[in-house]
Amino acid sequence: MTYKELSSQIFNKKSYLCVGLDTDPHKLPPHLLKEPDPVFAFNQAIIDATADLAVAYKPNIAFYEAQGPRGWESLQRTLEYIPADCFTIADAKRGDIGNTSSLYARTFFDPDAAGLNFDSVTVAPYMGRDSVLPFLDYAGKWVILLALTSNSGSADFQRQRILTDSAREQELFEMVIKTAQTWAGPDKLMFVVGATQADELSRIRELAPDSFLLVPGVGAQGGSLAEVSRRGLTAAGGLLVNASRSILYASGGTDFADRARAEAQLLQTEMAEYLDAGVLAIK
Ligand SMILES: O=C(O)c1cc(=O)[nH]c(=O)n1[C@@H]1O[C@H](COP(=O)(O)O)[C@@H](O)[C@H]1O
Repeated sequence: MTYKELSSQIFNKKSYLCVGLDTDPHKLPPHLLKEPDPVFAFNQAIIDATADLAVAYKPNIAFYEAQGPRGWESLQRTLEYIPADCFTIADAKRGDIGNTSSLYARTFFDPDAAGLNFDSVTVAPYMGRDSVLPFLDYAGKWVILLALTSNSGSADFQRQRILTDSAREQELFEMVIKTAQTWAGPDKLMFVVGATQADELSRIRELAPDSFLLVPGVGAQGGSLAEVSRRGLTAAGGLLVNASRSILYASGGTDFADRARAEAQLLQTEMAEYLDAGVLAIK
């Protein structure tokens, strides 16, 4: 999906909601356990219930890999079931020396070589340029680079102050954002910024005015959609705000899909208000 197509989806659906498919086999409603692939049955119902409200889906790969080969099959079925008008994110947080990253990229981007056909993958920047470039080699595919994450441990490295070449102080995540933009433009590169870090979003917008930001951390982690939207929205939309547990596990019973829809609807209704208000009005 191109930058322009993603932006159009946001304004067509009046939504920048990404539904996180962090599907935990131990949290499935009991009535699904008799299905041949309970994880897929759950995801299918969630996707059916939310596809008109969401512009993206983000399966977190850990939840599938932890199930062994069965989990990978559930992941593949899920990916194939996601409607074509939705952007897909493999939340894998990969990155390694170049030849290894090439194989990770093939895993998520190359269905002709036994891989999956995601639109994007999350990548950790710690190993630097040559660990990221192999993911950027795929036409039409995106890298979503971790910049300032939602967890408390983000302070350990990402918030550390370092000196720039001109001896000015900056935080490490700022350097990541600046340097990575010399590797690829906003048509192929997004950044992850946690919703719990909304205070930093204005500064991040100055550093990356046109980039899409994947913003997880509303819902279960307590980030504010209003704050994120006020500081992060751009004329192209520019945001994908993810919620996982608050949608998936709104109910553990037979009404789980209806309750998931209701949670997604609350977020989408709020997003539509912010989009209708106009980006400049929100600023
Ligand atoms: O890359 C991510 O998606 C991510 C980055 C980050 O900084 N914080 C974060 O929570 N995530 C992911 O976003 C999802 C958040 O899930 P909930 O807290 O249940 O909405 C999980 O899949 C996390 O792995």
